[in-house]
Amino acid sequence: MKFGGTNMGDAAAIRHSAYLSQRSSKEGVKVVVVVSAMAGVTNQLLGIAEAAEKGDIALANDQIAGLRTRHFTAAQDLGAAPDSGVVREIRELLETLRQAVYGVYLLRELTPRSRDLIVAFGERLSAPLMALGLSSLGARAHHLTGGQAGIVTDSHFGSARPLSTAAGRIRDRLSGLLDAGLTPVIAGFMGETEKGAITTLGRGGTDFSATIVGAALHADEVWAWKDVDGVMSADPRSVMGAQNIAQLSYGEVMELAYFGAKVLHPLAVTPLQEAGIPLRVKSAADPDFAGTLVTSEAQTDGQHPVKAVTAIRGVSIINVSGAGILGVPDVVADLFAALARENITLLMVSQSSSMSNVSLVILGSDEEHTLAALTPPMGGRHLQVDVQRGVAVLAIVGAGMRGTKGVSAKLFSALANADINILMISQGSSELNISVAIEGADVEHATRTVHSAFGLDAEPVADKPGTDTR
Ligand SMILES: Nc1ncnc2c1ncn2[C@@H]1O[C@H](COP(=O)(O)OP(=O)(O)O)[C@@H](O)[C@H]1O
Ligand SMILES: N[C@@H](CC(=O)OP(=O)(O)O)C(=O)O
Repeated sequence: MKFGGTNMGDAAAIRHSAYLSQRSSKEGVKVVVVVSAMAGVTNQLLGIAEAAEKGDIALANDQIAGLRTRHFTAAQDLGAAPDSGVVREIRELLETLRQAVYGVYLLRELTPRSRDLIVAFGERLSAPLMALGLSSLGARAHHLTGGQAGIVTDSHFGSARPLSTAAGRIRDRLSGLLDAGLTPVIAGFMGETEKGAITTLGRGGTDFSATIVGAALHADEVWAWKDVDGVMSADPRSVMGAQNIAQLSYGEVMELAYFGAKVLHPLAVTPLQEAGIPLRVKSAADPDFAGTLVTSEAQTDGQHPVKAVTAIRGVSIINVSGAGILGVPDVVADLFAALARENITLLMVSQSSSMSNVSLVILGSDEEHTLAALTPPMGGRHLQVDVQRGVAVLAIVGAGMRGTKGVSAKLFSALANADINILMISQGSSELNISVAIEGADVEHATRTVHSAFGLDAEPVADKPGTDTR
């Protein structure tokens, strides 16, 4: 079971999360708990690291003091005495954090490796709190860092991936605890290299930690508890009529997450695919509601080829042009190789048929890197590179689009009728997704328009349909 930042937000939320875990334990289920940092803490830690890099150690220390108060208060509210082991551990963790931050301040250098060390403190601090919450409900819990739980990763700091040896190590580290009747509580989001350096799995990475552990243990199911009903037809913060999707395939969820549905980490389902382990996304506020079941099967009903609409904001279009690339395939090959070396995510790519122009859609945060990667000559030629900022990518997702005619026509006419200009279009041959780049200012309006054009708005009903089908 994975509990995210909202479900770890304060002592009351942690107590409720512990209750949800215990509810299953009491039914005889062996539960492994994976937790995120308390809501907002990861962003705060990033701010602390950046303040230290800029030389503002006073601001960094003030923020660390704020973290101390928040975690001590939660520990106390969960029943820890001031001289208890958990309080001592939190104090020691915060002291190590302070030293790491001071190191960044002295060097005025924040490497990806030191950033990972610093941001992972959020999860290292919340795991003992969850263990406390479980103990207060009578469970025997034991908390571990990602590395202690066996999550060994490569050294791509900031977006690390588990090594093939991780599964065996996770089983070694956790089986004994489970056999002894303990509930392991693992700090999510983080792993460790073979040499013991702390890594992180990318933002939202606790979902991924949970599925890595679930797959390693051959779990019956992995449950991700959320502050929403499940995976919905759109972000309910943007679209009032968004409704829960009862069932999705791994592929559909990956497309949704890749194209901005923040509800799950884009790689979260990948560890589950091979063994076909189901993932349930469930509401902590309404635990008897079935939520979303994610399996290998894609259900299609003929009526709704599109199941969800999603969007990524803050992206840029990079236009690479000039006579230099006309009819020279080497140039394009060099261009993609340069981007791959920099680990840049390409959200959309399009090449004009004359081969004189390549357009790339990238995250705004990758812009600096991308421009630097494209500066040296490609295939011996200098390229002209222009940037269009403030763009958004809107995607429609659903396995039912495959072989269904008229889906793109409906998308384009809905956008045209709403007076929204399309900057770029892409549809993969898997036909699970069609994406368009539009002006960022249009994204809210476009999402609502497209959601309603595909008949995804929920009927306004008082009670939610469906009950737990476990
Ligand atoms: N299609 C979607 N379905 C459900 N939630 C979505 C979707 N798109 C975006 N979200 C957002 O994702 C949030 C839940 O994800 P997140 O905050 O990462 O959860 P947690 O921290 O609990 O793991 C919701 O509050 C919601 O606003
Ligand atoms: N705390 C990390 C990892 C995570 O998964 O968080 P959450 O479950 O709150 O999205 C982050 O903010 O990215």
